[in-house]
Formats: sequence, C-alpha cells, structure tokens
Amino acid sequence: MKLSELARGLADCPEGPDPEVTGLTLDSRKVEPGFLFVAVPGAKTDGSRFVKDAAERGAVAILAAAAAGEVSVPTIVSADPRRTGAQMAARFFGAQPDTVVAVTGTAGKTSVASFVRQIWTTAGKQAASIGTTGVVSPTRNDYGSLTTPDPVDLARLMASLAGEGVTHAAMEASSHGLDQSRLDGVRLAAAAFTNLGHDHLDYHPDVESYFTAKMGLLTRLLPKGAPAVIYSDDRWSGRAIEVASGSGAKVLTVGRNGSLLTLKRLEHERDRQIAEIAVDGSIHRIVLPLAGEFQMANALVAAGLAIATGVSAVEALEALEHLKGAAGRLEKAGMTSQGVPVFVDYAHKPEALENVLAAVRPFTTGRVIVVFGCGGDRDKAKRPMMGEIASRLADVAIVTDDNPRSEEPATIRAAIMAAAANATEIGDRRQAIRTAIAQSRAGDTVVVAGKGHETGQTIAGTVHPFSDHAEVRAAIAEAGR
Ligand SMILES: CC(=O)N[C@H]1[C@@H](OP(=O)(O)OP(=O)(O)OC[C@H]2O[C@@H](n3ccc(=O)[nH]c3=O)[C@H](O)[C@@H]2O)O[C@H](CO)[C@@H](O)[C@@H]1O[C@H](C)C(=O)N[C@@H](C)C(=O)N[C@H](CCC(=O)O)C(=O)O
Ligand SMILES: Nc1ncnc2c1ncn2[C@@H]1O[C@H](COP(=O)(O)OP(=O)(O)OP(=O)(O)O)[C@@H](O)[C@H]1O
Ligand SMILES: N[C@H](CCC[C@H](N)C(=O)O)C(=O)O
Ligand SMILES: [Mg+2]
Repeated sequence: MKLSELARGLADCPEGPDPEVTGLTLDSRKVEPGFLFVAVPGAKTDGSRFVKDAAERGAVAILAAAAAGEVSVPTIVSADPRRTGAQMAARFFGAQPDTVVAVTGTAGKTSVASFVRQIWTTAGKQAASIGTTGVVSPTRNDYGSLTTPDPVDLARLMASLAGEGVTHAAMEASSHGLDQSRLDGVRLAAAAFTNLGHDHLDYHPDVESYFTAKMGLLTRLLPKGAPAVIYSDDRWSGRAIEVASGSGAKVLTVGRNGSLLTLKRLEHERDRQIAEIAVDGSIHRIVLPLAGEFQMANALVAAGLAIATGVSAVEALEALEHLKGAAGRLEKAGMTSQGVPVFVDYAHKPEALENVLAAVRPFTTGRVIVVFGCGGDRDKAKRPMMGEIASRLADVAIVTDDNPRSEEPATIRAAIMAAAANATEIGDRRQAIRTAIAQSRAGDTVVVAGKGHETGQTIAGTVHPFSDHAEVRAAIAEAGR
C-alpha cells in the first residue's frame, strides 16, 4: 500500500516520495525493509529516539509527533501517533469481523468476552473472543499474553479472523490498551462496562484517570448512537451511564437496577445459580451453571451485548444455561476425598478477592481456606488491601508468591502480612497449596487465587512452569494417599 493511501484522511503526507509500505510497527527493533515506523512516547523511553535505528533497518517512512531531522525518509506528523498508528494499522490489514464488541471494567472482562462468544455461537454465528486468556474462534484456541494486543498485532489478528470467516468478535479493552490507543482502529458495533475497582494505580496517576481511560471506550471509540451496555449495580455505574449518554451512546443497563435485563431474584447453589430476569415485561427463569454472584453480573452484561448485536433476548437468556466459565475463573480444579471443592481463581486485585471469597461462603458449611499472593512490579497499594480482605473473609489465609518478577518475594509477602491478621506465610506456592489442601476437612472450601489460567511463575526475569490446576490435582492425590 502506498504511504499516501495509508495516510489518506488520517494525517497529512509530506511532499515528495510516496513509497510502498510493506508493514508497520511501533518497535524499531522489529522494523523490516519497507516498513512504516510509528514512533510513540512510552513510560520508559520515547520511540522518536529510535527513528534513525528504524531507518537503518529499512523503514521507508516514519509516523511521529514531530519531524525528525536525522533521517531522509518521509515523516508523517501526527499530534497523536498512537491513535493514528492504530488507525493506519487497521487500514493496512483491511478486513475486520462485521460485528466487533469490546468490554472494559476492572473485573469480568475475560469472562464477558468468553460468554459473548459462547452466546453468539449458540445463536449460530461464527464467533471469536480476544483477551487475557488468548484468542478463541471456531478454528483456534491460542494462548495470549496481553489483554489488549498491540495495535499492529490486533489489526493483523482482526483481518485473519475475518479471513477465517469469523463474523462476530468480542474483545477485552484493558485500561492500558485504551490509554495507549491500541484499539483505536477497531470498528465497534457495541461496548460494555462491568465495574471499577482498585487496580493499575501504578500506571494511572489516580482513580479518576483510571476511570477516564476506561471511559475512552465509550467516548472516543464507540460510534455515536451505538449501544453501550452498562452493569447497573456497581458504585461507578451512575458515572458510566452519565458519560455514555453524554457522548451520544444508546445506553442499555443490566443488573438488579437494569432496564434492558432486570435481575429480579437470585438463588445460589453450590455449582449453579437460579435467576429470574425480567425482559420486555416478562420474567424468565434461568439456571446459570456457574457459582458466584459476580458470574451472574458478567452473564447479564454478555447477554446485553448479544442482544445489542441482534440476538433475541429469549435466545440470549437460553444460551446462559449452557455457559462454561473462562479458564481459571472460580473454576473447580478438584475435589478432595472428603468432598472439599478446590477452586482456582484469577483474583489478583482487592474487589475480585472480596467477590470470590463472598461467592463461596453461601455453600461452605465449614471453613473458607484461601491461598493467595500479589504480583511484583505491580500496584503496591493492592497488597495490604488484599491482606485485610483475606483475613476478614476467609477462616484460614495462606500468603504466598504470585509472580514476584523483579521484586524480593519476602518484601511483597510482608506488605500483605502486615494487614492480614492471623494469616500464615508460605513463600513456596506449591507448598502453600499442599498445606491448604492437607488441612481441609469436610464442609470446607479451598480457593487458590491470583494465577487463574497462568502457566508460569515469573521470578527475577525467569518464567518457571507452574500451574495452580496441576498443583491442586497433585496435592489432592498426595493428601488422598
Ligand atoms: C506499561 C505498558 O503498558 N507498557 C506498554 C508501552 O510500553 P512503554 O510505555 O514502557 O514503552 P517504552 O519502553 O517507554 O518505549 C516507547 C516506545 O519506544 C519503542 N522502542 C523502544 C526501544 C527501542 O529500541 N526501539 C523502540 O522502538 C517501544 O516499542 C515503544 O513503542 O507501550 C508498548 C508499545 O508501544 C507496549 O508494548 C507496552 O506494554 C508492555 C508489553 C506491557 O507489559 N504491558 C502490560 C502492563 C499491559 O498492557 N497490561 C494490560 C492490562 C492487563 C490486565 O489487567 O488485564 C494488557 O492489556 O495486557
Ligand atoms: N463482575 C465481577 N465483579 C467482581 N469480580 C469479578 C467479576 N468478574 C470476575 N471477577 C473476579 O476477577 C477475576 C478475573 O476475572 P476476569 O478474568 O473475567 O476479569 P478481567 O477483567 O478480564 O481481569 P484481568 O484484567 O485481570 O484480565 C475472577 O477470577 C474473579 O475473581
Ligand atoms: N494483567 C494483570 C495480570 C496479573 C496476574 C497476577 N498473577 C500477577 O502477576 O499480579 C497484570 O499484569 O497486572
Ligand atoms: Mg482479562
């Protein structure tokens, strides 16, 4: 594609040569001959420092916030090179599934994206989901790393999904992804907001900026008049509704206070919940085959997105009866010989831990035993908050390691322990899981939180293979001998 074609309507092309562009990237180290290099400011450095490096590797054009005098290749200047770069990436790769929806919120994104895919599939659509646990479509199940991929990877992925015949895609919009305009080239049919809690305040200066980054999905990316599905029962729901309607979205609320789908009654059983949901004046009784009230919230948001994109309400609600939970989200990883269920869950932030411990309490006649830790090189304020929640809501709390990354693991544990009265500290996660399971007895519930679907433990730059699921199974086998 010619540079002028790539830039048309997005940014002004400089006078002079109009090279053929064969690819694009935000990382000079990935430049190949014929590429456009998108130079963006980052947290650690500024891409515009690598313009020369990019040109030496064969870049034929640069997109940057200011013209760099040090290279002879044409430079397109944009006030917002991240956004313009994402839009160019979308144009370069072309096709996208006809119907793409995105969900944001502190918790529930992965679950909602997976649920929407499942509802669409039940309704006969060729559907995909994109997020923390990877990309799932009728033809693939690829493990992922970022929640919201880099804009170039995302545009390439959208085109390849469309090429495979996927017509419907549900994706997660992380606050990092929104802040860095990673999705700014995606054509959205609808968007959703689940909730706002404490996370990533190492990246965003304060809660307001974190909220504003999330709201970018509704204010900047969602076309005017398109549906915005908003969970009605979060502390931040009112603000989100205000922002969405203020920017011209068609607001659809779901939840106990919802108008599209109103949750009238909810009854919890051990592995399922029975709900009465009002829609269009009639009540539907559904059995959701998942534990935890938060899963009901996620299911309602997902049904809202499916309805917003053309699935009938009856069909969407019926599909909820067959939902499978996303991997590692309050997933029963095993049961001990005494009948103690052991759940693996991805709670690595305060509200998630609180919800998960509250979710298992109704069906636990004995003690709730939790094993958890906090990630290194991530928001440190979460540590005492999670310590306090575990000691308040669990009967037995074991504090262990969860991806210490470059930090000293004992320091992370100490910050949690300082607020976790009566908790036990066992750094080795394998040992912590074994200790929890070995002391469990009939009536108890064990929750292993923080890693969910993850398959590694990152310590000082090395990823050691580690699976909570596998460790739970091994510990149960050992305890049963
Ligand atoms: C904190 C964060 O989001 N960082 C992202 C950010 O990097 P940065 O701001 O640190 O970039 P930088 O190192 O300052 O460099 C600035 C620019 O110069 C470029 N560069 C740098 C060096 C060089 O030699 N040449 C060169 O071109 C870099 O590629 C970059 O584009 O911009 C980069 C692309 O421009 C992203 O790849 C990078 O994501 C990293 C990989 C990351 O780990 N992000 C995580 C925290 C993340 O995004 N997580 C969210 C949320 C998770 C959740 O809660 O679900 C996610 O969506 O996964
Ligand atoms: N609606 C919800 N409200 C509160 N907590 C939730 C909700 N949904 C999920 N959780 C908790 O958060 C954890 C992560 O859920 P999920 O992966 O669906 O969210 P996410 O927003 O994608 O998270 P991440 O940003 O970490 O990828 C779950 O394991 C559970 O502990
Ligand atoms: N996307 C999240 C994942 C956290 C998972 C948890 N296991 C941890 O390492 O803190 C983050 O990067 O903050
Ligand atoms: Mg996620």
